[in-house]
Amino acid sequence: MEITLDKIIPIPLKENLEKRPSEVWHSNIRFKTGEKVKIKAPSGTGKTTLVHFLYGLRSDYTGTLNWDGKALNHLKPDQKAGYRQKEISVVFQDLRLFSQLTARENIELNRVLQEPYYPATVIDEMAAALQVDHILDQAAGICSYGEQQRIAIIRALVQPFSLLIMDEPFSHLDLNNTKKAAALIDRECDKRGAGFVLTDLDEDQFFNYTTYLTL
Ligand SMILES: Nc1ncnc2c1ncn2[C@@H]1O[C@H](COP(=O)(O)OP(=O)(O)OP(=O)(O)O)[C@@H](O)[C@H]1O
Repeated sequence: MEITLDKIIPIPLKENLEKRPSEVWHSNIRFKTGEKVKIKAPSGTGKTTLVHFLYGLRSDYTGTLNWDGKALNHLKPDQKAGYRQKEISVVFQDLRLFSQLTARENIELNRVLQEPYYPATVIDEMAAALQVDHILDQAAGICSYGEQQRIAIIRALVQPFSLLIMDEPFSHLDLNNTKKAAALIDRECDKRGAGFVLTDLDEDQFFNYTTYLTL
């Protein structure tokens, strides 16, 4: 999958953005399968806004955003759903787990969206790798934020995708767990030949990024 941005500017941030340079806003850039992109930016500069644009949750921008050459604003709901089931997966900054479903049930929802990409045993394997296997049958809402963050990462990884979008996915993880989560994400992307776009506040050494952008 390829997402192209042609001079995208968020309407609510337009005035601020006119005063400072950006490697993303106002630009022509593409995010595609196989490429690992890091977007670094301080708090409040629009990382979550960008992620919501890329996943098609918001359209309050000027410019054009395409999924595989098709203007996102013109895609029908079933076409967007098809992409979200097979091509594009996401870890939201606010996670968006169902709080009353267990951690495992949250992950299962994504695993069985289509013909399952993985058998259910992979949930246990990934959860063990990220040290959340002991809370899989606990309601997501009573898991710590760091546990929920790892559940949201696993949920994103058990579905098919060729592009993974992640908004500050390690913000509540210690270094050891961040390294484990990054290694799992890297392995899953490499296995599928997929790419990712990761936003964060700071620089990091967790991946061999193909592209590094400031927002
Ligand atoms: N739906 C919206 N409508 C109007 N303004 C918005 C909307 N969502 C966010 N904003 C504003 O846009 C700016 C950027 O917000 P955003 O959440 O994208 O930043 P961020 O870089 O992800 O921040 P953080 O690192 O703190 O999560 C903020 O000033 C915010 O108030």
